[in-house]
Amino acid sequence: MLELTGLTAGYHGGTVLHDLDLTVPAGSVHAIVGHNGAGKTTLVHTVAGFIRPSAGSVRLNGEDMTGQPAHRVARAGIGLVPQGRRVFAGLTVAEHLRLSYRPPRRGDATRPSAWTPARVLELLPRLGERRGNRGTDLSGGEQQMLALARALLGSPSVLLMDEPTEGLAPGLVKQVYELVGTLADEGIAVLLVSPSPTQAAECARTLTVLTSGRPTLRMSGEDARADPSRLHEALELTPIRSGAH
Ligand SMILES: Nc1ncnc2c1ncn2[C@@H]1O[C@H](COP(=O)(O)OP(=O)(O)OP(=O)(O)O)[C@@H](O)[C@H]1O
Repeated sequence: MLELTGLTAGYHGGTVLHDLDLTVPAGSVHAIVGHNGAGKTTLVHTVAGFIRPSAGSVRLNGEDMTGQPAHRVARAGIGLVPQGRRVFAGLTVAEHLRLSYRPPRRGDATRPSAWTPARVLELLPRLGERRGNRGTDLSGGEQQMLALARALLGSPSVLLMDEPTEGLAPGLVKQVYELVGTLADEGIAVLLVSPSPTQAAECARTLTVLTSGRPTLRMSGEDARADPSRLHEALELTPIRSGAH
């Protein structure tokens, strides 16, 4: 479980993320939606330990992770699928998998089941077919799968996914959202930054709209699916009317 309390963070003394409370229980998806510049990546980077919060706390399964550096946060069980994938151009898929594999510490009962390279390839078979390809020789979708594989190989109990469908074809987008659901079913707590409120509502138990770094709406995925109008209003999305020019 991931628990954020009063989380406040920014850059160079300025504040971007304001007083955010948020809980992601194990086995669930919490989606963050918001416009460009709303502070979504700042939130993810603060939880991942790249940005030190100026106030508030980050707790992982009850353990205080506030202000811990990124490598400790990752080791403790918070995995990151970064925006833009960030795969290494010169390394093959097999090398990425080998370098990313971190068997969980023995006796760590808070983690969902362990991920090995073989198990990751079962979930993402396309990567097995491309195991000899270098990062530069992968399609956008394959790079995205590799970024996910790398994060899973740390056997995370919390997975931060920052716009994992950016630049993907619609068929692949659907596949990625289905994968997010599968990972939650495995017991992982997923914090998902999504560019699409509709798709976020499809897979999330809870959604938070972030506006200028502040949570302006929180609702269940179920309510958002039944009546998306509140979600769209919070995002100031104009409904497309048939016949409108
Ligand atoms: N390294 C940085 N230094 C200073 N300001 C930054 C830095 N990174 C982001 N910001 C600012 O913080 C604000 C929030 O940016 P952030 O990247 O968190 O937004 P976002 O919601 O993820 O946007 P997008 O949807 O475009 O990825 C923006 O005003 C941005 O200019």
